[in-house]
Amino acid sequence: MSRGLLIVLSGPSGVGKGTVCSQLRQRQSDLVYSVSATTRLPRHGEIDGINYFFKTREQFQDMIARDALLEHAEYVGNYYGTPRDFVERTLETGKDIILEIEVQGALKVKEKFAEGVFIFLVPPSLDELKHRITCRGTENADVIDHRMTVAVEEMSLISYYDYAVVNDQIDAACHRIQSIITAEHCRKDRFIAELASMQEASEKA
Ligand SMILES: Nc1nc2c(ncn2[C@@H]2O[C@H](COP(=O)(O)OP(=O)(O)O)[C@@H](O)[C@H]2O)c(=O)[nH]1
Ligand SMILES: Nc1ncnc2c1ncn2[C@@H]1O[C@H](COP(=O)(O)OP(=O)(O)O)[C@@H](O)[C@H]1O
Repeated sequence: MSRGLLIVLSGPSGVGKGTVCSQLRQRQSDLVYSVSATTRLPRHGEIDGINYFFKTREQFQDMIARDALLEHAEYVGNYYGTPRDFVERTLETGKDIILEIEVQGALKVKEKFAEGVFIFLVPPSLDELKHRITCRGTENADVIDHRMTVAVEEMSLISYYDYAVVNDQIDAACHRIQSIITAEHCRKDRFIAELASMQEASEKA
């Protein structure tokens, strides 16, 4: 059985990563979502273990010390990190997993998983980005300003990604990402790796 695809989705705050991810999961029930750990406080309606594993700074530092995180980064005053075991176990069972993470973390994942699929979700414009994050109503004006500054920095790192997907319409953006996933499953190098293990198995038999 071939390993699943590790898919990384990044993009500035408010571009629609969460919205697109939840749509993708509804369309593709076999796509596994990696739940991150964070020291950020839960937003209204967010559930521990579903949206994030909400941690104190001490608990987060302990996860780092135990090497329990595949990557971690500080973003606008809080820590965020990807629990390692869950990602590795999911890939071994042949399932695809999606990590919704910011750029510093994505670059660290790329060092460990060069074969990962790195997708950057792009806003139609910076004005629309600010409109979306403001309308979401989850951050105060100072945090929004800080996130907008970070957004411009993040977008300058787009060249490290394999794909740039504009989130103009949710349906269209999901469709583009599903097409990317389908195409990545058809890459010849994945087939060649599988062929090698099939040959090995037949030689042993
Ligand atoms: N490096 C890293 N970034 C993460 C992780 N989980 C979430 N993030 C990113 O942290 C940033 C802030 O997330 P959040 O506070 O939920 O804000 P939102 O993206 O605007 O909903 C976003 O860019 C997330 O993609 C993680 O495990 N590792
Ligand atoms: N294509 C889109 N068109 C209009 N609004 C969108 C679109 N995608 C997401 N949104 C809205 O933008 C806001 C931010 O989306 P969210 O998924 O929370 O972004 P992120 O996870 O990237 O911070 C939400 O209110 C969401 O409903």
